[in-house]
Amino acid sequence: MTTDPGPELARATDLSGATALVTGAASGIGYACAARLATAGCAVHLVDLDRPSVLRAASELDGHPHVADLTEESAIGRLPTEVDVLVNSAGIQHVAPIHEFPAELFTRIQHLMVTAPFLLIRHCLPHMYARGWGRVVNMSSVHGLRASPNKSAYVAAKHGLEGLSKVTALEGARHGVTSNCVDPGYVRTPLLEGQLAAQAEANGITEDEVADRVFLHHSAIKRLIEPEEVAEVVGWLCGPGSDHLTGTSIPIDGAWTAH
Ligand SMILES: NC(=O)c1ccc[n+]([C@@H]2O[C@H](COP(=O)([O-])OP(=O)(O)OC[C@H]3O[C@@H](n4cnc5c(N)ncnc54)[C@H](O)[C@@H]3O)[C@@H](O)[C@H]2O)c1
Repeated sequence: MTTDPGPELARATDLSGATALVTGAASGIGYACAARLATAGCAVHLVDLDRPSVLRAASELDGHPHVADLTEESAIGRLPTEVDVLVNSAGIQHVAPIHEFPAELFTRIQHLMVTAPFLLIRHCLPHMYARGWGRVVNMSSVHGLRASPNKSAYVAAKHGLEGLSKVTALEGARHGVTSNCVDPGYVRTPLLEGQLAAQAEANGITEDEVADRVFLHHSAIKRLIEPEEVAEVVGWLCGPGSDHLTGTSIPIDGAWTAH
């Protein structure tokens, strides 16, 4: 069965007329994605827990700010439903061995990085299905493709997100909706800076040494990734010509996962 692409969106050379919703948009990769989609012509809704930062980001991008804790289902219910492009980027990280990992924090990480994307996808799909066009991009990680010690909650959540993204692709295909994961290695953002500081303290070495020995150890390109480099792939996944690219996971990792 073919799907009538219907809206001008499917034929557009850019994303003018489309509406995007980006979570975690106050900072890092989410902000870069919001900026990239705004440049492509989208009206952008920026969702984040951090009120001052999301207000500032929305003002910079001429977008619409939404202050929301995505671990609360009621907060998701208040977000707009008329969304053509959904980017799930909000995330947190905690590093500890399983036998010391706080159970409440494990649950919160699953909620933010698996349940919230599920609820948001469910929230936005009826509009995308009605239009016969939509794009879902889930910000996974190389840790959605492989494991690392001491990152149980993060690895479990990203693997869960990979599965959710694939099922969304299977169900969305006949409605003109694609769903993909993007899987970065280490990206220069506040989240990474927190990890750098924690690992430097835990191992008694400098942050530069952590970056060289730990974060860049697996990368054939010996520099951290910039958020804009990730956003460029997201923009391409949402742009014209990407109809058949669905159900995939795209590493942006300097050949880390090629090892
Ligand atoms: N930085 C990296 O190296 C890297 C690598 C691979 C994947 N990622 C993924 O990219 C995504 C973005 O990470 P980043 O590095 O840009 O981090 P970041 O800390 O710069 O941004 C994350 C944003 O999520 C928001 N957020 C956190 N909890 C929230 C909640 N409960 N409700 C709403 N918003 C909330 C934060 O306020 C923040 O603005 C995450 O899913 C992360 O796992 C990051």
